[in-house]
Amino acid sequence: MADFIETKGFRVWPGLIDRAGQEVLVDRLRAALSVAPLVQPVTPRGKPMSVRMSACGDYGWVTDRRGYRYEPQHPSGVDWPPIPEEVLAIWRTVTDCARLPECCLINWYGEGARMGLHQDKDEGDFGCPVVSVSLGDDGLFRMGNLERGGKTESVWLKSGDVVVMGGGARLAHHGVDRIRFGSSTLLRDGGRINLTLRVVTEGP
Ligand SMILES: O=C(O)CCC(=O)C(=O)O
Ligand SMILES: [Fe+2]
Repeated sequence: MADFIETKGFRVWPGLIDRAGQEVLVDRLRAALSVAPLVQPVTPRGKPMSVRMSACGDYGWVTDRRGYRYEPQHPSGVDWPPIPEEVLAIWRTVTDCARLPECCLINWYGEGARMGLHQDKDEGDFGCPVVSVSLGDDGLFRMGNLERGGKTESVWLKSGDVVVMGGGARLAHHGVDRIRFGSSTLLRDGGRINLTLRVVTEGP
């Protein structure tokens, strides 16, 4: 089986999901997005983000003028669709966490989209990792530190790569500087999808 490469506590599993597996995931995500469409979120200060977002699971992460938070419904008022079984299988492969993710955030990066360095810290249980799945175009992923600033390292994430942010890297800063738009044939209209799997509620 594939194995991981660890950099600054981030575990990258290159090519964990093969092309057939990626195509199944895209089908599942298209079905989910037909229920809970992508939206362009705005930051609490009113700045539109360049990625478009939706989610599956009991909670979705949202941002708008009222702040960053997890919500049990899509902004339209519909429940988020369930997390596909194939996505839960990835979690089971790369983590030994006893809990299952309650949110699968779906980010779509079009040409020019990026995500600034940030920490994922709106969750209730930092004992569980965040698992990220890349599909479609290559994305330049930057791995930073617990504190703002300092030296960072970057890696091009390709379609089918999985990253685990756990242990000492659970609260490390990270972001996506750019994508190579058109570098993959997986998505009909190009772009990059990133899924992040998160345990949202407090531990038992
Ligand atoms: O797109 C990525 O690879 C990372 C996404 C991310 O950090 C997030 O959604 O919090
Ligand atoms: Fe993140």
